[in-house]
Amino acid sequence: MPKVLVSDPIDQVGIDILSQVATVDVKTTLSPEELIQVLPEYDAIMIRSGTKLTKEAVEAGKNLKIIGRAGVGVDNVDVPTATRMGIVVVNSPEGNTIAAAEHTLAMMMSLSRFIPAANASLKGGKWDRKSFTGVEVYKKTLGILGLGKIGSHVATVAKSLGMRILAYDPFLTAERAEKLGVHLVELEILLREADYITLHLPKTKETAHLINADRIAIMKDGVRIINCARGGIIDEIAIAEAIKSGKIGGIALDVFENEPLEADSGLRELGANVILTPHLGASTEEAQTNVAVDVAEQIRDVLLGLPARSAVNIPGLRPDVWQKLKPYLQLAEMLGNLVGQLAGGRVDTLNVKLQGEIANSESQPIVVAALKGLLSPALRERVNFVNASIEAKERGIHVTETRDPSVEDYSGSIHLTAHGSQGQQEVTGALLGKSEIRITSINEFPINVAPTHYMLLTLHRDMPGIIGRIGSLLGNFNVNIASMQVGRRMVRGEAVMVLNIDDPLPSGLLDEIVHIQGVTDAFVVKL
Ligand SMILES: NC(=O)c1ccc[n+]([C@@H]2O[C@H](COP(=O)([O-])OP(=O)(O)OC[C@H]3O[C@@H](n4cnc5c(N)ncnc54)[C@H](O)[C@@H]3O)[C@@H](O)[C@H]2O)c1
Ligand SMILES: O=C(O)[C@H](O)COP(=O)(O)O
Repeated sequence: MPKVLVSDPIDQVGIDILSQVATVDVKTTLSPEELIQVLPEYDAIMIRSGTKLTKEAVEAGKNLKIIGRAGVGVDNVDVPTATRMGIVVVNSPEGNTIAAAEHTLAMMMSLSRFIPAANASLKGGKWDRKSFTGVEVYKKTLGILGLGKIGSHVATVAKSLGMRILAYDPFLTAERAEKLGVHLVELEILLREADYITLHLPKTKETAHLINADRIAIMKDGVRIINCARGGIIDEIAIAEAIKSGKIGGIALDVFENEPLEADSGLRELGANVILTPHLGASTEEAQTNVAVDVAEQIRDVLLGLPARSAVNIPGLRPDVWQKLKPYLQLAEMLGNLVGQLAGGRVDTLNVKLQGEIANSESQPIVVAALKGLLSPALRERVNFVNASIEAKERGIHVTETRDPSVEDYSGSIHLTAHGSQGQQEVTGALLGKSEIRITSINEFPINVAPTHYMLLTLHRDMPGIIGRIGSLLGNFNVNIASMQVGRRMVRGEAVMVLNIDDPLPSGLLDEIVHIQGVTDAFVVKL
């Protein structure tokens, strides 16, 4: 049984799903050092934002196949290191959208009406009504930074509260904004005009300290700011200063540059117009069930050899698309392996041509499969669907794609051309029926070969006696021939022969085959 480590609190429903296929250890109090120590034992890890999977931690996970983030943000995971190591990283892109949006709206209303401070005051024995006169959100302008899933839901609800909505999101189309009834504007306009500003973007190099002293300076006096996205998008020192000076009317933070927030953080000292929650945006029963199911199912599937639907470092495929592409992925991988072995030395370029019915399919997974096959003789099990593209790039392999829907020899076929230090090799393959793989041409010689584990390929003159001589040689060395195919373009011209053999070729035999008169080249292929 594979082993899964659950290192943050996850809903039991997720543990139950994982337990169907794995031994599950729930250890939610590991120190970073303890985590690094235990990680080599595990095939998968399931986390929330609490566990930091740094470069060192990911590298310790030598047996990890998948990292499952039960939530959206994967900024606590060193994804590039995971990718290089061939570890799939998955998340739950939508499981906690509503929870985070509702927390944001609750923060906005709490800021407007001083609910946390009024509550604390009353519970402290007072009946103070004067200190907590609030403001209405009706007819106010809400500026949303990042109009993705959470930002869009916030916009929809805020509109129904009678707010005018401005949004800044350089990656969003005007059509989408229009559909949501939102005005898409430049950042500066939003900052100048908004009464409330809420953040719903990821923390990246570009968004780090997006809200800083300079940008606060151009905001309206008394603006209220909410951050339920990620700590560090706001400069906490600048915001505290602006609260103290009265420039900012209120701030509600669910996320912090350092989590847990330091016990002596200056933010804790600020007054009634500052609301802090300990990263509770996704903490609803519903969201925790959603993300636990979503991510546990993906971990289960990957451990069973199936694809993940929400991988962040590999193209995700819908199950129906994957079912259709699966035999083509196997075909592309076999062809990549074949063309790589024929090419012998270093490959500089690989062209992947999709023909017939798959010419209009999503090409990326097929290209990745071909690269995985191409690199597998060199990298063995170190290369997989996650890291094949990176490994190819690092080896300087330039990949091109072409499509030709007009090829009708088979319903769908894949043609690979590899260019390298020893010249060019071309192979084509197709499916017979729905899933039987065939090699249908080698260097433009038409053949129809079912690939097997061991194969011997020869390029030779099409003349009497050659095939017999090769057959006798193999017989002398006790190599059993399972089947044979010859492809030629013209009688007594050049020909290619593919022998499916039951045994590996003994050393020295290939040399003898190449020396037979009329044989121009010979290759042993092991798939
Ligand atoms: N507090 C919580 O518990 C909690 C819960 C869920 C999500 N989150 C966080 O909320 C954020 C938003 O999540 P989501 O699910 O809506 O993500 P999303 O990917 O659906 O939306 C993010 C949006 O930000 C936009 N964006 C990216 N870079 C930008 C930039 N430089 N300027 C402006 N816009 C930019 C993108 O185009 C996208 O539309 C993420 O950071 C996520 O980690 C927090
Ligand atoms: O990105 C997310 O999904 C949120 O920040 C939730 O984090 P959590 O799973 O630690 O609550």
